[in-house]
Amino acid sequence: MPAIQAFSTFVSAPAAPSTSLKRVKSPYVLARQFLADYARARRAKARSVQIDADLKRQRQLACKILVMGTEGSGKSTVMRSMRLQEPKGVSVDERMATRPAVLAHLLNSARSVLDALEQSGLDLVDHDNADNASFVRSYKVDDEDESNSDHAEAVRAIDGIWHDAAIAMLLNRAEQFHLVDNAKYFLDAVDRIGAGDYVPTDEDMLKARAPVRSSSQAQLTMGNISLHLFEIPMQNRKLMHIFDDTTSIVFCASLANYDRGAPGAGLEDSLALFENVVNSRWFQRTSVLLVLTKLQLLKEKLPTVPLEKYAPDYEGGVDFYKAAKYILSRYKSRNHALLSIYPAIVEAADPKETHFKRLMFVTVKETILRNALSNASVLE
Ligand SMILES: Nc1nc2c(ncn2[C@@H]2O[C@H](COP(=O)(O)OP(=O)(O)OP(=O)(O)O)[C@@H](O)[C@H]2O)c(=O)[nH]1
Ligand SMILES: [Mg+2]
Repeated sequence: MPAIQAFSTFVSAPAAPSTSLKRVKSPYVLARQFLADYARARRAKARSVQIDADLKRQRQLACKILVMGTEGSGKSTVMRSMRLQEPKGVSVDERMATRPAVLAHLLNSARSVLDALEQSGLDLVDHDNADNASFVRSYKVDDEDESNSDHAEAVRAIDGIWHDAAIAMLLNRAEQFHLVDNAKYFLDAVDRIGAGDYVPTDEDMLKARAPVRSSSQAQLTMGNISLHLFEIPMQNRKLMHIFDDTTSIVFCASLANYDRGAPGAGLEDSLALFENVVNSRWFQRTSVLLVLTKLQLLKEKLPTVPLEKYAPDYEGGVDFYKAAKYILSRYKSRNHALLSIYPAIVEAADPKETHFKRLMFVTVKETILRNALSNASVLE
């Protein structure tokens, strides 16, 4: 109630019958006294609201999660997937902001096709495609530009290349070259992406490579647990000790990088980083959710790129389940500090994949419980 209204209620209330001959206070004194009481009551109310909010916040348990892994292992994808599963989802503005990343991915996919054609000694059949190829090679996508109209020519050129007769021949030789991840998905969607009113879908957002910037963050809640996720880019991993109060680590590792020799991107580099992280003295009380990503890409790759060629002790052939279990065992064998490892084999770019979000909350709850019991020396 505003002060003026409260005061008029106060002065118009029937006065209590006087039993003494006390001097009647002047209206001026009454008003001053009332305003002082009113201000005191407002301060008390504000403090009570503040205390309620503090209590509510304290009941909400906040945990810090580090998302780590080598370049391209799926860190941003996993975080984005969790954001998409939040009840309020992502805004249209946020979707539109990923348009440049989708276009850049489409362009990189087309360039990797051109490289693969060159490597395989194949030429584009359609004469127009020679010009299209040089246009695609020199075209640049502005990171900040979310409009689609300026890219119409680039999209047309990519469309021409992708529908050239040489492409079918190229795809029959998949074992001889490496296209960027999800290249076929974006090239097949070239018309849809090129439309003026194009809005990225959940799947587009998960399959496009997010630009490598400074650490990205996400916040998730489930019940009374609130998780704050930080993506640690490879180049910043020396800073990981700053996060020594971390509850859990989400370590992302690609299942489909066993044939990659490029520094920082292959299986051996990922295993080395994992070993470094799980045996680090900074994370002795931390649990690890080991998210093995790109299950679909592993399935597609196994028949043409045998795992045995890169891992002579593997005996599971083209059975992708055996291959995933074998790769998981390679990671587990590096856990000398015997941290609790919770594995998840996932297709992180599938919008229906909800497995690892639930697993992450289970991991965090168990870790909090275990650490509390260990603090109380029950588990010593
Ligand atoms: N099909 C498929 N693609 C995936 C999966 N996980 C990641 N990708 C794709 O792999 C590419 C790289 O994934 P990112 O999430 O950007 O990798 P990152 O670990 O954040 O990489 P940096 O930030 O460069 O260190 C993107 O195009 C993703 O869409 C998956 O499980 N399946
Ligand atoms: Mg990233």
